This record gives sequence, C-alpha cells and structure tokens, in this order.
Amino acid sequence: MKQVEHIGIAVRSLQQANPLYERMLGLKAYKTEEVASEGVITAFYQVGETKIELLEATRPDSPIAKFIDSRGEGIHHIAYGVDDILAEMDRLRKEGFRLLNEQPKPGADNKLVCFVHPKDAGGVLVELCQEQPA
Ligand SMILES: CC[C@@H](C(=O)O)C(=O)SCCNC(=O)CCNC(=O)[C@H](O)C(C)(C)COP(=O)(O)OP(=O)(O)OC[C@H]1O[C@@H](n2cnc3c(N)ncnc32)[C@H](O)[C@@H]1OP(=O)(O)O
Ligand SMILES: [Co+2]
Repeated sequence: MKQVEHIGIAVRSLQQANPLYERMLGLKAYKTEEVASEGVITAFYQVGETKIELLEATRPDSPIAKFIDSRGEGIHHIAYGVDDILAEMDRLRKEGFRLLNEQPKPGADNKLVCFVHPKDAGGVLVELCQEQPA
C-alpha cells in the first residue's frame, strides 16, 4: 500500500457538512459524485497529498445510513492507494483478511475499490483503491 488515498467520513447531510468542512479546511470540495451502487453521494476535498471523502447515504440500506444509525457521524473508513489491486487483494486474502467484495468494483473519483472487514483490521474499515486508466 503506497499512501492514504482518502479518509471517508460519514455525514447526515452534505448540504450541512460542506460549509463546515469549507470553513475548517479553508478549501472548497473539488468534486461531488454519486455512486449509486454504494448508495452514497460524496464530496471530495484535496488536503495536501490526501483527500477527505464526505459520504451521505442516498437510501436507507446504504452502509452509510446503517453506520450513522448505530455510531453517528464520523470517520467511516481509511482508503489506501495501491498500484495493483488484484495483487493486494490476493496478498490480504492469504494473510487471512476477509474481503467484502471478491472482485474490485467501481468507486468514486475514477477508482477500482475493495473493502476489508473492520473486524479483521483492528476495528477500522479499510478500502483499497487503484486509479483506473481514463
Ligand atoms: C464512494 C465509493 C467508495 C469510494 O470510492 O471511496 C466508498 O467509500 S463507499 C463507502 C460505503 N461502502 C461500504 O462501506 C462498503 C463496505 N462496507 C460493508 O460491506 C458494510 O458496511 C460492513 C463493514 C460489512 C458492515 O456491514 P454490516 O455487517 O451489515 O453492519 P453492522 O452494523 O451489522 O456491523 C457489523 C460490525 O461491524 C462494525 N462496523 C460496521 N461498519 C464499520 C465501520 N465503518 N468501521 C468500523 N466498524 C464497523 C459494527 O459496529 C459491528 O460491530 P459490533 O457492533 O461489534 O458487532
Ligand atoms: Co471511500
């Protein structure tokens, strides 16, 4: 894994969270994108070498809705950038980590992603992400 690509933060409402993050970071979101397959709408902030990904649920069965119901708003996952997601998935599988998707799937911001179960990763949901060729 080469860097922390982004930190995912669950929010109830982007409309309410964006002004807070803009004031706090002194930055505007560079992108807003819906990922229907995950039931989320995202806003991305570039902070130095990494990004903050705000996530609002778009439906009640979204992982973000479930997370907010049980834990409230806050850090939801850490995403690590990788060069070869299939190789990294294979390595983690062999190390005994449960992957939450067996094949890489499309994420936001032109990435392929895979999640690792938080119960195998010290209580933190981990996302692997690989840049997709444009
Ligand atoms: C925008 C696309 C993409 C990107 O490109 O960046 C994204 O970031 S999408 C982000 C949203 N998508 C996902 O989170 C997909 C992966 N997540 C899942 O598959 C599930 O959410 C989960 C992690 C398997 C949990 O689902 P489930 O088992 O149904 O939920 P429970 O509420 O029953 O939780 C079981 C257990 O796990 C703990 N938990 C749940 N979520 C997290 C979390 N984010 N971080 C740490 N721990 C988490 C939860 O508290 C339960 O623990 P116990 O209470 O001790 O049993
Ligand atoms: Co993410």
